[in-house]
Amino acid sequence: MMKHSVCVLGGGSFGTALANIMVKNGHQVSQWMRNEEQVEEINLTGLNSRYLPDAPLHRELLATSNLEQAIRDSDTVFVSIPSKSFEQVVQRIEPLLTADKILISTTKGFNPNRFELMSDVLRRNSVTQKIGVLSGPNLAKEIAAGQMTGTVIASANDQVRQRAIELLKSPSFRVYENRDSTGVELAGALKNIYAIVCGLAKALNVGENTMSMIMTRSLAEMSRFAVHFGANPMTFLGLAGMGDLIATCTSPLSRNYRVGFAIGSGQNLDEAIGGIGEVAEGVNTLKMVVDEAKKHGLYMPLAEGLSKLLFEGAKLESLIGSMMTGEQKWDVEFATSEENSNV
Ligand SMILES: NC(=O)C1=CN([C@@H]2O[C@H](COP(=O)(O)OP(=O)(O)OC[C@H]3O[C@@H](n4cnc5c(N)ncnc54)[C@H](O)[C@@H]3O)[C@@H](O)[C@H]2O)C=CC1
Ligand SMILES: O=C(CO)COP(=O)(O)O
Repeated sequence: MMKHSVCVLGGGSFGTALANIMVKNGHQVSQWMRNEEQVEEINLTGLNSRYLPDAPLHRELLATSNLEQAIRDSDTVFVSIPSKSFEQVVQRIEPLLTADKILISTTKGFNPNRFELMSDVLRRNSVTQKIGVLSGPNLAKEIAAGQMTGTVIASANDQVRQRAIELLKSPSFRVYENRDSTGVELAGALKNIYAIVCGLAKALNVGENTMSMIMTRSLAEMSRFAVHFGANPMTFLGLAGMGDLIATCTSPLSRNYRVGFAIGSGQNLDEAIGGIGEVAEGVNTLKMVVDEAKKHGLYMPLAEGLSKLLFEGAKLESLIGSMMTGEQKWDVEFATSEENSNV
C-alpha cells in the first residue's frame, strides 16, 4: 500500500478522530490547529483533552500550527473546520494549493454568507478540482473509541474516492463510495436540523411511534429539498442519509440532538448552544434551509416549525402543529413519480 502524506485542518473532535485512523493505517499525518497549547498537548501527551478526552492518540500523529508546511507537505487535505470559519481557512490555504492535491470536506453545514455547500467553497477557492465530501453516521467519540461504523466518500472523481478509501478504511471503519456528491453533502448538513427536532421530542418524552414518524418524515423532508437541488433520492437510503439521520437523531453524543434536548428541557437557544461548547451546525443550517425552501416553494413543515420556535418565539405547539396538521398526501413522493404532491 502506498504511504500518503495527509494534512487534517481543524483540531476538533472529528478532525482528530480521522487523523488518528489515518496514522494508524500507516500514513504520515499532520493535524493543523490554531491553538498552540493544544498542539503541544497532542505532541507531548498524545491526548486532545478538550475534544476527545478519553481517546489516546497514536504517537506518530503530528499536531502543528504551521499551516504552510502542513499543506505543502501533503498530497491530501481534509478540511474539518466548522462551516462558519470554513471559507476563511480555505482562503488561507488557497495560495499553497496545487492542481494535483486532493481536498476532502468533512464539514456538515452551509456557508453562512450565501447558500452554498462546503464543496462549492472549495471549488471556488482552489486550483485543484480533485474534491470530495465525507459523510455518514460518524459520531467522533465513538469512532475514536474504535466502535465500528461506516462512512461515504462522495466525488465524481475516481481518484478522490480511491484515495479516501486507501487512507481511511480500517477494521472498524468502512468506506463506501458514491458519485452523488450533492446528495451526500446535503444529507450530512440537513440531518442536523432534524437531530435538533428529535432531541426536543425526546426531552418531551414522546413515544416510539412519534419518534419514528418524526425521523421518517424528516427523511422525506430532507430528500425533497435535496432532490430539488439535483441530488439522487436513493442516496438518502444510504449511510449518509438514513444512517446518519438515525445516529444523530437518537444519540446524546450528537451536539445538535443535545441542543434540541436542552431546549425541550426549558432552556433558550443561547443557553442551549452555550452549554454544548462545540459546534452545532444545525442552527445555521436551519436558517439557510428555511430561507431557500421559501424561495423555491418547497414544503418543509418540520424545518419551518423549528425555525419559528427557535427564532420567532413561537410556542412548541406550533412545531407539533406543523407536523400534525399539514396537508397529507403521498408517503414517499420525493422518490416516486407521484405528481403535485406537497407532503
Ligand atoms: N464531531 C463529530 O462527531 C462530527 C463532526 N462532523 C463535522 O465536522 C466539522 C467539524 O466538527 P468538529 O470537529 O466536531 O468540531 P469541534 O467543535 O469539535 O471543533 C472545531 C475545531 O475547529 C477549530 N476552528 C474553528 N474555527 C477556526 C478557525 N477560524 N481557524 C482554525 N481553526 C478553527 C476549533 O478551534 C476546533 O478545534 C463540523 O462541520 C461537523 O458537522 C462530521 C462528522 C462527525
Ligand atoms: O454528524 C455527526 C455524526 O455523524 C455529528 O453530529 P453532531 O454535529 O450533532 O454532533
